[in-house]
Amino acid sequence: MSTWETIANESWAVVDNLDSMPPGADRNSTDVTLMWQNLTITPVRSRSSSACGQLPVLNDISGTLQPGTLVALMGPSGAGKTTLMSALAYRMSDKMTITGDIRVNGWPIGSYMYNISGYIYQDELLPDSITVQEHLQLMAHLKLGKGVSADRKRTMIADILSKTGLERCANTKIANASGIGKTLSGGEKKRLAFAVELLSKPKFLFCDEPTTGLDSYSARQLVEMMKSLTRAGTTVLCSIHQPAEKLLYEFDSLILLTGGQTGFIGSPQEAVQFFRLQGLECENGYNTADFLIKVLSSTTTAKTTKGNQFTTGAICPKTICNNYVASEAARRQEALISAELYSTAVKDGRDEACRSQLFKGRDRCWFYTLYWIMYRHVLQAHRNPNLQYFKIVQRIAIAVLVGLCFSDAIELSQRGVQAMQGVIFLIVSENTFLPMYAALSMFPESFPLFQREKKANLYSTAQFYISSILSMSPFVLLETCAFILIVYFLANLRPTILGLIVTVAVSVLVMNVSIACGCFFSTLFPTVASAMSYLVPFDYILMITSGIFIKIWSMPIYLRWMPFISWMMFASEAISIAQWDGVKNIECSNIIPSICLHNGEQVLDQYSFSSKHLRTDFLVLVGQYFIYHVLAMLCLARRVSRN
Ligand SMILES: Nc1ncnc2c1ncn2[C@@H]1O[C@H](COP(=O)(O)OP(=O)(O)OP(=O)(O)O)[C@@H](O)[C@H]1O
Repeated sequence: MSTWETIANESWAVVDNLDSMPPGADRNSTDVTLMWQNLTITPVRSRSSSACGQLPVLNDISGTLQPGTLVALMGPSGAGKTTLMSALAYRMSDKMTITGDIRVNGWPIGSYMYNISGYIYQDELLPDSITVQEHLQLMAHLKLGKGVSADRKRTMIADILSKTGLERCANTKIANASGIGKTLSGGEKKRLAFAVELLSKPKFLFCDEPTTGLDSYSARQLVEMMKSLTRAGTTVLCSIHQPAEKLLYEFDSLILLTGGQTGFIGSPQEAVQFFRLQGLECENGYNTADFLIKVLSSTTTAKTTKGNQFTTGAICPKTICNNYVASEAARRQEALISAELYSTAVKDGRDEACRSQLFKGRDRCWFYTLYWIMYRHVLQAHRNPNLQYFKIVQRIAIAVLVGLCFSDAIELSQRGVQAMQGVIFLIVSENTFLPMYAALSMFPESFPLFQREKKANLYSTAQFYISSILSMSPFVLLETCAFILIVYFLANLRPTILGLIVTVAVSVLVMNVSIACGCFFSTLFPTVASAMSYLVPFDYILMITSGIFIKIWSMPIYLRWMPFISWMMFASEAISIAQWDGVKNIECSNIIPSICLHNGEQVLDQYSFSSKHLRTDFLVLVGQYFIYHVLAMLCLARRVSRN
């Protein structure tokens, strides 16, 4: 007999002999069990931490979650509940190191957990400006993909809305960016987060303090919803602080933690019995959950009876953990773990079914997902029109001001040359600085929600990034066209179709490159303030290399790379070509002939521009647009993977 078989036979014998198996232990091939063994989690040592290293948050703990059970994770504040939950859900931050083993049906956990589990966070993040119904619709599309028909999704949503009691607020906005108007209450938001998880019927649902902040009735409703979910086969692990007496007994099992160690794992009744055996009795009228937290938090006086004699003694949380290790409840957990490991080692019949179930990815089309994230961005922008309209009104006002100031100055004379180059500089800089600074806040604002949804494997960084950019493109186009057309006609720029088309196209390109560069800075630096402090010196590179102030060839050779990271020179050159190429006769009256610019070619030459460069200018602008966006996307991916 192999070692594995010996261990397994012994384990199953222990399991068979136990009077009360945890609910759900008699599983079938589609059930999934989660186990953790000798799990130790330690914060990664930071530069500021002491040389002797960090103490573990969780220290050598083991246990199991049985299929279809509702499990409460309890313990004093700081006991390690959130840490354990995020480790089991494979949502641990990389600021922690994990040693030990976590397995689902014997398979080491991995990114497949995103597909088979849901996670409800303590501080739920939900998108603003869209309604409950719209959010559920969007989540249904992202989670279920194209494979499930629209009708089926609608029926599911209607059913979930009624189950979670959210029917009344189906058309209420989750939150308002402006903070004005009716929105969801805290309890409704928690129910909505739960409703979202119901869409995909996960194998595991991890809920971090979902009842915190709810009244006792709402808390009971939520726990009942979780309970009904377990009947459909989902295992629910829920950290909870102070459940009411009756609510505690709704849970099939309790995991009690204290100081990073296991205080007990078993049913609520077994927990009460376990503490009673140690002389720790919950007084009449005292809430059992409060009693459990009290004894796990501090040293308590225990009363034990020997014959007819009462003795009292102090018992501390550490002693409780030691007593648990020696208890039958701990032996049962060990037996369940060994049985799990054995099943994996011998690869029994459920292996293949389980494997295909766990590793089956979500059936989603890349463009379908992109479309739906973009839909949300557009909806949010449409529902927050003030900001967009304000920007357009602001741009129109600037355009009118610039156009009127230059309306009499643009002519084919020496004065007109200066005015024309001035207006070109204003067109380029107006499409550069405002959009670039506006883009700085774009990703920091949406990052927390993006990070959550990315962790839930709803979409990729590329899909999020591209959808964010595409969704604002119509506004960008509208804004730029309104600006440039007003300036063009008020300032009497060159009245040719080609001149107009090139000027508009370059302006749109400049605006897009500036936004791309702003996005790059906003994803490269952790805060808007730090991004801004690096962007200000960069502005000088942009302006110096615009071609208006200095000829590039007159700069020191080691600085001649600067125009290639800037776009102002290429844009100024392209618009100058559009305005001056082919102009034959510029008036020179009262000007010394040797310094007079007689035609368009001489004007271009004056600024070191050449009409032959038009194609190159466009290519460089398009190249810069892609390079800045790719860099921004890489920085965003790096940032999300590090958090
Ligand atoms: N990234 C981290 N670096 C260092 N220590 C951490 C980190 N995250 C959590 N901790 C520490 O680990 C301990 C457990 O934290 P955790 O959030 O898991 O506790 P908890 O039981 O969920 O507490 P609460 O009930 O208050 O939410 C705390 O002392 C906390 O300060």
